[in-house]
Amino acid sequence: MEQEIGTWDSVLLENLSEDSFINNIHQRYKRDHIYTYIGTSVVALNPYHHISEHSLDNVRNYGDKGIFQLPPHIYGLTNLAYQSLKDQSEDQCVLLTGESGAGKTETFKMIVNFLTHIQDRSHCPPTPNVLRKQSSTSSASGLVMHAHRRASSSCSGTANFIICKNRAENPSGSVSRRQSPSPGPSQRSRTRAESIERQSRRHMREKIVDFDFSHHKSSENISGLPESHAHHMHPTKSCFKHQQTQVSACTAMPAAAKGSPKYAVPTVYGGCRQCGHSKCVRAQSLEKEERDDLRGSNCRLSTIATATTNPAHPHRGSCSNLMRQHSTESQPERERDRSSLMGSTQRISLYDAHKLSKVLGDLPPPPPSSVSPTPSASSSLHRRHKSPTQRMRECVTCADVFLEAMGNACTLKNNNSSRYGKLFDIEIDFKGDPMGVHITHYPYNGPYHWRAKFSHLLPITIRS
Ligand SMILES: Nc1ncnc2c1ncn2[C@@H]1O[C@H](COP(=O)(O)OP(=O)(O)OP(=O)(O)O)[C@@H](O)[C@H]1O
Repeated sequence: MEQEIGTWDSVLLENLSEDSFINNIHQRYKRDHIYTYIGTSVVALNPYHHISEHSLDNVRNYGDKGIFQLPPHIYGLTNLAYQSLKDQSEDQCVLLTGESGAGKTETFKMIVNFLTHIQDRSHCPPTPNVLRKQSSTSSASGLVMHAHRRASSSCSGTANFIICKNRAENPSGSVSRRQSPSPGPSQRSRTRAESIERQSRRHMREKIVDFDFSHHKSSENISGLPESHAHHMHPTKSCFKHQQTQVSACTAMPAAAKGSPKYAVPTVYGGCRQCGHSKCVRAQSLEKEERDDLRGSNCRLSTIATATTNPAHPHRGSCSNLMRQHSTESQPERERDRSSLMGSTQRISLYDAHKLSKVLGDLPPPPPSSVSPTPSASSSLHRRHKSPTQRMRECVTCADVFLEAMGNACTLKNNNSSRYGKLFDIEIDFKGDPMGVHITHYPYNGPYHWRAKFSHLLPITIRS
């Protein structure tokens, strides 16, 4: 338990002024207390070193208590959102904002970690309190939570945006609909849940496109770009990593990697203007469209070339069931989606994987072998026989880390700067366990760029 250093909640400061506010945060920061509340907002400072506050025990502690019962922490705020989601069945919104390197991504990971492990009681004995909690939640049969994250990779300031939505599905909804002729609140919520389900089914029909690792590492310094070049860049004429509308996997080696400057100066038809990919398929197709547009043709954004689609190959590596998906919707539908989702068609879904896990989980365990397995074999056996929920927790937790590995950039302020924003839809079942995550990418210069100018602190607010 933290000693009382400064004031936990800035609202309680005597003589509240900018000076006293900063002084209070500073006092706390010097003792490694990086979080301070302002009511139900959290100011988080980057400690620039490891703080051992992110353990599962901490998740449980904060999950069991009210927000103001324990020292300020991002878990306290997340628990407030989680509990509101469950108890009030109301959409929640969390905004993370701050300049590049402020710690939004780290904070976001902690939020995801909390949400995926809050119900993980596998290591502690079930207490009556826990049982009561679970039985009370089981009355709400379905809980869908969408966590929307917005991040930008600009050095001057960025913002992460999280919206938590909760949709409760009533299993007896069909019965009640037959009984009541007029649509009641339960029927409305059921209709909403059905529409969500339809939407997720539609996403599940999407083609699976393998990840492209040809751009795995990037080291370009965004702030080092001359202003003129930055403006000169076509906002959409980019390759895989720099492009919000995801296309086929580029298999060509980047031209920039062969000794040329990291940011290739754009040429007339020189492929991607950000990475210098001479054979970037997307860049080439955009070049063609640009030329067609110039000719006054009616050529619209054409069907994007699809990469290797291998639905029968859903598992790969440690994050095997993390799949990039490419929309196969009809053109008008895609255009509509594109405008509503700020041009993004990058989607990663774990729903199929979860279904598969369920099927595998339902299979009977293998017959016991007479030969005792070696330690390594037993550990791999243990891994293989994790419960589907446990595997899903791991997948959801590492989803963002996995994306970072291929999408982030090295900038002056942050050597692991998020290149674009992501929309996280985390679906949670009635017990509070994660069922899957749906991730969509956003360009940082989209309509929500104004959010970057919110603040230079890192407030995280909950709207209810
Ligand atoms: N709570 C924390 N505990 C420990 N280290 C942290 C914490 N927050 C941030 N850091 C450190 O600061 C670095 C930058 O943080 P992070 O990548 O989260 O910034 P960001 O706000 O997401 O930046 P950008 O907008 O450029 O993506 C991290 O790599 C990590 O080393």
